[in-house]
Amino acid sequence: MNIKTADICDRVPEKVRIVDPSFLSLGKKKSFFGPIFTVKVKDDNVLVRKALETIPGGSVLVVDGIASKNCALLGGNLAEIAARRGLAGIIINGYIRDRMEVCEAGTGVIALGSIPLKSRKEGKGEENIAVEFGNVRWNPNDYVYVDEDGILVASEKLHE
Ligand SMILES: O=C([O-])CC(=O)C(=O)O
Repeated sequence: MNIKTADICDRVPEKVRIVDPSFLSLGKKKSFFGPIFTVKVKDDNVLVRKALETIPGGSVLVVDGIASKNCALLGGNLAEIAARRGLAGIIINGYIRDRMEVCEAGTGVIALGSIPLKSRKEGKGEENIAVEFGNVRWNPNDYVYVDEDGILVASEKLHE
């Protein structure tokens, strides 16, 4: 299904929250959408892996890594898990690594950029909570729509 963010904005502008356009599309899938699941972590990606291994296919994992430039929260292996499980995509307020592998995995990946250092593996952080970044609030089970024009979040499903 091809859903254009611009068309949604034209149709129901009052229902959309527009994400700051500073995020980069680093995955193979440039257009994706789905209900969101959230995690909030600081320099530790254990909960990111856990979510990628467990959330339902078709959903989008939203990671608030508080824009930390200390290390990467996702790499080629985790992107491959998301693709294999049929997740729609991953949106990270933070950095990734293995950029070429991430680009080849069949999932959507939005992030601030890349950095080669891996993260800690202690399992600290929060899951399934409201987070705020990119000028919007992201509640668990909100819907996100992503394409080449940008990212929007809504409290309800905005497509048929
Ligand atoms: O395990 C990590 O920290 C991230 C990574 O390198 C991968 O997903 O391949």
